[in-house]
Amino acid sequence: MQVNVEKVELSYGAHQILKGIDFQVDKKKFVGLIGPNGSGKSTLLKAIYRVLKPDKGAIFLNGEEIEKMPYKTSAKKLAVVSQHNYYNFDFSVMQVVLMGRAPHKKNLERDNAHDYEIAQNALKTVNMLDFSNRIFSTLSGGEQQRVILARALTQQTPCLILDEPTNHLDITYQLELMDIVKKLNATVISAIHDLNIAAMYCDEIFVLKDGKIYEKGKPREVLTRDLIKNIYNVESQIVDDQDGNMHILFLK
Ligand SMILES: Nc1ncnc2c1ncn2[C@@H]1O[C@H](COP(=O)(O)OP(=O)(O)OP(=O)(O)O)[C@@H](O)[C@H]1O
Repeated sequence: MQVNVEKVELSYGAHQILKGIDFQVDKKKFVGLIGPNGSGKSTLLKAIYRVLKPDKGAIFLNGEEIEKMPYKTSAKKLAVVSQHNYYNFDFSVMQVVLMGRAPHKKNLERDNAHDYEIAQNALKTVNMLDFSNRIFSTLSGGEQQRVILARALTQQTPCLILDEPTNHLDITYQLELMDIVKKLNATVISAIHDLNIAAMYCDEIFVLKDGKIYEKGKPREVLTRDLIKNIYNVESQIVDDQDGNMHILFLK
């Protein structure tokens, strides 16, 4: 799934957040979206997953404009793992994960054995199968995050949008979640705060600043001392480990 964002502008009232965003994410590429707090990462992702409508510009999935697609069609192409997942009802973990099957079902069609099998496999993948009957709202933040990833996997889409997916996760599960997503071989666009995680997993990094894409490219090209100073006003040092992988050290 190729994703194209063209000249996207978006404001909240008089406050313009996105000031003309243009990029292309090629099929099966893992793109990390970085930028300071409040730079508009979530806003941009929400425009891609259709919670917000751009004031100007357009977003295309494989060349097809999302605004012209029924929601069910875009939900078969694109799944979302966002930061906040509240439910007003006491849904079980299995019920939450089965929601991922909704775009594949006709109105009022019941979940069948095939849907359950897909949901169980997804829960197994995120190590949450034992929690199937628990009430979602009683889970810890990290457990909920893994269930929401299972719901997205159950949706079986070629593209995943992740908004800081490793929030709430301890380091084991941060790496595990990123490994799971990487192995899907899907097109991924993920807002990421942790620059080392971004460097480890992303094919490309897009930097959002002042409502525009300030820089984009491979992690090593983008995540330089100068850029980190410009964007975050923090001194850093880039070091390579014995396997040649880059790591960013932050200096006081
Ligand atoms: N519904 C809203 N109404 C008004 N302003 C909003 C709304 N949602 C977000 N904003 C503002 O838009 C700006 C961009 O917010 P956004 O959540 O997209 O940033 P972000 O880069 O994802 O930030 P963070 O890294 O802190 O999660 C912020 O200044 C925020 O206060």
